[in-house]
Amino acid sequence: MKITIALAQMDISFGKPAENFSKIESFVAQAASEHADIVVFPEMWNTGYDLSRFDDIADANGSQALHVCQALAQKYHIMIHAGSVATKRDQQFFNTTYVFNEDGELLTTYDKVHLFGLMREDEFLTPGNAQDHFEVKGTPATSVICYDIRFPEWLRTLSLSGSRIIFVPAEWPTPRIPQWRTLLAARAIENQSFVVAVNRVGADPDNHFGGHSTVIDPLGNEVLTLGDDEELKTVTINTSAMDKVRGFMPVFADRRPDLYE
Ligand SMILES: NC(=O)CCC(=O)C(=O)O
Repeated sequence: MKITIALAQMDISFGKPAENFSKIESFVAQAASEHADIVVFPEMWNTGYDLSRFDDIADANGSQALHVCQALAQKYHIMIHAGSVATKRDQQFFNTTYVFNEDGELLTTYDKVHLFGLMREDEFLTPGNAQDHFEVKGTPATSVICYDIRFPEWLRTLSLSGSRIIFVPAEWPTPRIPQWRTLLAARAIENQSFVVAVNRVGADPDNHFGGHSTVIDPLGNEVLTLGDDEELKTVTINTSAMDKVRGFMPVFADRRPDLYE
């Protein structure tokens, strides 16, 4: 199955949801004009890491993100992986992914499971407890968010449930971009899956963010990697390549769960 994926590597206005919401339509429109099946956004693109102001700026029940993304998916007839947005539910804050099909129907939600203490998420956010599963043109897929990629056991669990494409929205700082590339390639190789990872660019008061959004094939090759400018780029993957890789080296069948589960 061929899937055309658009990586929306955006800069984020710190703590200014109105500015960020007004920006995303141009990315969706460009992705649709390039015939993408799905457009993917970075982590917490509505607010950035303005955590101490979440009471004022986090999206209550995700209602704005749901409304805007559903309308854009319908208008441009394109799937939207809405990266993640800062949400407020029952007086708690979450880092939440939404995925919509090309008719604007919400397919799935996912709350970031591993909170990143270095950027103070643990002080403000509540972690998620559930897996994420959906399909892109019939191919099983999953989402994790940024720091989650440092937990191979989590991505293995998701892959054992059938996922073949791993989506990774992120706000990953520039100094650790070499780790970003290595970790993403490792997760692709060990799970014999495509990895689609979208990082933001630009800066907030504490960090500069390094872009290098990428699509990696199940052998760990970077099919497309962006630089550190704000831009959208599109690439087509062929998921049948995965059957060859999985057939040649059956790492899932060769596991020894009697030793480590
Ligand atoms: N937003 C994040 O989760 C950042 C994770 C990160 O920078 C890392 O090194 O891990």
